[in-house]
Amino acid sequence: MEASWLVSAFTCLACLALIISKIIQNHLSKQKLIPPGPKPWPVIGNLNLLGSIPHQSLHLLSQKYGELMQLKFGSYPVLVASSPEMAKQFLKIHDAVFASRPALAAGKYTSYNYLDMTWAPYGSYWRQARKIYLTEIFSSKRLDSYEHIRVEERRNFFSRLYALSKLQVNDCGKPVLLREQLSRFSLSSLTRTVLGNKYFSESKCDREGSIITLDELQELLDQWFLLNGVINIGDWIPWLSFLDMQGYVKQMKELSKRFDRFHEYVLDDHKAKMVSSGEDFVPKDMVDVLLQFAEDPNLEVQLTRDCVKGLMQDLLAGSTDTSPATVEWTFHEIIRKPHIIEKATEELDRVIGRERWVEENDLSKLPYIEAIIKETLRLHPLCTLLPPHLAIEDCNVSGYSVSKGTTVLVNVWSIGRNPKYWDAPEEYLPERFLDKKIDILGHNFALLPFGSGRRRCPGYKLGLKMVHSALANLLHGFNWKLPKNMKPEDVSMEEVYGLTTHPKVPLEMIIEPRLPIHLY
Ligand code: HEM
Repeated sequence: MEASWLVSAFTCLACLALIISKIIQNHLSKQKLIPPGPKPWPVIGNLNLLGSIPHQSLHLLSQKYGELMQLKFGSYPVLVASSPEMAKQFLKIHDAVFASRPALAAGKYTSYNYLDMTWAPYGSYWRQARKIYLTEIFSSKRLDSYEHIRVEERRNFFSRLYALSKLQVNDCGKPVLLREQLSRFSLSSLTRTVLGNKYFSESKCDREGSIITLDELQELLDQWFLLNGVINIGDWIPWLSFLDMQGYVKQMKELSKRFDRFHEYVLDDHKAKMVSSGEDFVPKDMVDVLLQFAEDPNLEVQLTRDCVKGLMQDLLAGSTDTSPATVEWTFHEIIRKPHIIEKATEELDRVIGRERWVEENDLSKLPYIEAIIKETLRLHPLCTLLPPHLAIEDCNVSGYSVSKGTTVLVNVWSIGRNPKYWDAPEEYLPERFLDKKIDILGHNFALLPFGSGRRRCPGYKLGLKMVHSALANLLHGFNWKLPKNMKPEDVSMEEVYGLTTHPKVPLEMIIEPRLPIHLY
């Protein structure tokens, strides 16, 4: 009797163990393992790889290891998403989990200890800043109220180009350096929009009323983008951070001091005007709007002086770098394909005519120009890798378990060249955007020039206005040619990687006015 009781108890236990092991097995088989990157994958190997052209190296690796790949940077797991499906998982389906940023040295030292929007962790400060940007700073009404600045600065830009074109007649002048001219135009328009005034002088000789020259301000911004895109060893191997082996932290601190001097000057000037206006103060520029919020005692998170400086720097950096680089990339492509320029100018002549410039409200009537811009943003997205996203909790992504603290890099450059989504992906063909309406604002995950979801670029409306109107007018107002000694195949398509990716070799061109002289 006792023996049979023992046998049945034993059988029951064995069955239970079998059932439990089946459940565990079942669970484990549902949890896929994230495909690892190449093995062995030494830390320094990673860092070297990313020191070259990261999005290109990661693109090659993902072709071998898959659309989601796990790497290890020092002590930290890093996931690389290289397909529209995977981008959608991180930026839409699990957006709230991955909407933070890792605490890198760049955010600490160049962005007022994460007080700008780009590096702020997901939380109440970032949410509040984002709301101010979207409802106040980038509202359509406010952007329209700055249109006169964009028009005036465009006219100045084209007059300067006209003068340069006259110098080129009889081969006396030098070819135009497009980058230099675009940067000057962009800095002039956007400092006036963001700061209300240019605050820079054209050269060291006429410094009156400014503490910085155009070239110095441009250099600060270029440095900011470069240092915000570097792979700093101390970020990934914290016990080595005190050595600052690459010297990046030292450069970040120096940059921050120089930038801060400029920000202090601009803020003091704004504060003084605010005080003297008293009750009658009406915000005129974006910094005024931020200062007005800083005075509001009911804000959930008070805006300190450092917050205002961080957000102001964001606006200046975000606006001045992106638009000119997009126009520059466009010229690198179309100057090698004259039939595209012909088609664009045919559209401009037909819709606008040769008696006036293109205005912002004409842009929706220029589908070919729009297609050219979309094609540039597909092949040359400014953020080739989106700024890193960070998991704030454990999450199951498409069957893979991703742990809290994982950094996610979305390879937008690779996604824009995915043959599953794009015919002849390596070819520059604006026509592909003519037959179909393809969204570029984050709803189509095969094309993400502005990112998507909570962290999507808040300045896209202003960015697109600047790019469209500059490109349309540059093609409308001038004929563009390469210098005599240069062939289309000599145009360099090499890249310089940073938080944004630019052409390495600036383009030099010969220009010729297309419109009647009185328009310049
Ligand atoms: C052609 C023009 C532009 C392009 C292609 C562009 C692209 C981007 C991209 C890809 C991101 C990252 C999204 C992510 O992390 O997932 C971003 C973020 C951002 N952009 Fe832009 N941008 C442009 C213009 C502008 C302008 C004009 C401004 C401001 C005046 C601006 C301000 C910002 C800011 C503040 C962020 C950080 C948002 C956050 O982290 O929450 N951008 N942009």
